[in-house]
Amino acid sequence: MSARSRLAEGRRWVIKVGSSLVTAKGAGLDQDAIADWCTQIARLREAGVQVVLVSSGAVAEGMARLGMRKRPTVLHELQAAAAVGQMGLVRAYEAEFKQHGLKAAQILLTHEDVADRGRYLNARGTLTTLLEFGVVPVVNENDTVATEEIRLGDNDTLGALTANLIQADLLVILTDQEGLFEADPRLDPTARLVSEAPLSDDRLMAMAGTSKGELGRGGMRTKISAAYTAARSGAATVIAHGRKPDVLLRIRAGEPVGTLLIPAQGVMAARKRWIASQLQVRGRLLLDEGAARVLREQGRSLLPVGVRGVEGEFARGDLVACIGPDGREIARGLCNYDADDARRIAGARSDEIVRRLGGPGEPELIHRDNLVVTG
Ligand SMILES: Nc1ncnc2c1ncn2[C@@H]1O[C@H](COP(=O)(O)OP(=O)(O)O)[C@@H](O)[C@H]1O
Ligand SMILES: N[C@@H](CCC(=O)OP(=O)(O)O)C(=O)O
Repeated sequence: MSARSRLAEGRRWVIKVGSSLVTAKGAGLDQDAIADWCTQIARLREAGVQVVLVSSGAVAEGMARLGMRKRPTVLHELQAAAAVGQMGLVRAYEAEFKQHGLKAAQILLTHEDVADRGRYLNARGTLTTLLEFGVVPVVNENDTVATEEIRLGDNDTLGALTANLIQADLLVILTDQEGLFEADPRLDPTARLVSEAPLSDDRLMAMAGTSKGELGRGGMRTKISAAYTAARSGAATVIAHGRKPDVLLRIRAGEPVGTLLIPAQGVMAARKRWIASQLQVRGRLLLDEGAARVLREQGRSLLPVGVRGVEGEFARGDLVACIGPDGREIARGLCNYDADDARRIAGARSDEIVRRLGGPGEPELIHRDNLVVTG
């Protein structure tokens, strides 16, 4: 099966739309374009694809609303523009998704939300719950609180980190070019489009020039870096023109649209490495025979009922090892509870968790998406 036709199998996509597309040449939001992407996303959802949309455009829309002619250079002015513009952005998406009976949700993330382990799990939990509710999360950086030093800065990076967060199959970066050209097309109009390339091809970064649109932050380089970041958790990346008719549906159909960048290693290998490389093992969960078997043989989530003991001190979101009755490691994963709460609910059936915790809790100690079978 070709890498393109495999795109039809994806179940989770992150779609990133750049500032250059969302705004109609500095004159506010391009409603028609937004309507068109929302229609395509609705079709993807009908086809069973869960979509997280990462949309830029808050600053550009805020500039239009505040009558600013140039992008502000003073941080607080930039943040003020983002605060005003974000309102318009989410309003536009909400209205368009509503036409298709879809609900949207606003998620504003900061650097800490993707770097700090506890917050990482929180952001992940919220996003995946929204997807399960059938909602389309619309993500942007929380520009109003992010200071210059801690800003992610461009939404290509944010899109890739979001793909890591939800372990997406595909990151689609929509921009104002057909894809990656062998040289910057603004400088060399004869440059040819790269249709497909493995990320192991070390010429990619050199092809991307330093130029970018008036409104864009990243240019092509951050898009290539984003593809490398997305590949860490096994996602492929497609960079394509956001105004090409039915661009998302054509990507889904496996048509040769834009540039497909393929992770160098297999998806599962990447995912396993992703979890295993996250952190050091902080504790051990001692499993009974039944839990050991379902983890090993069926790759299911670890429920409290199958845990006989908890060793070590760890925080929610830390990496813990799952140990079978024979003392051998079976799996590793990111624990939904800290060590104290894990001890409290060890051995509990699902209907006992709330009573033992004295409040609501998650049904799994480790969700299967956060679990890697190691033995
Ligand atoms: N090799 C390349 N192929 C395509 N575009 C390139 C290349 N090198 C640099 N670019 C520039 O990257 C720009 C897209 O990035 P950017 O302006 O940040 O858009 P966005 O707002 O969509 O993120 C293109 O308009 C183009 O000028
Ligand atoms: N968070 C910013 C977007 C950052 C940005 O400009 O990204 P991009 O245009 O995608 O390179 C905003 O909404 O204006």
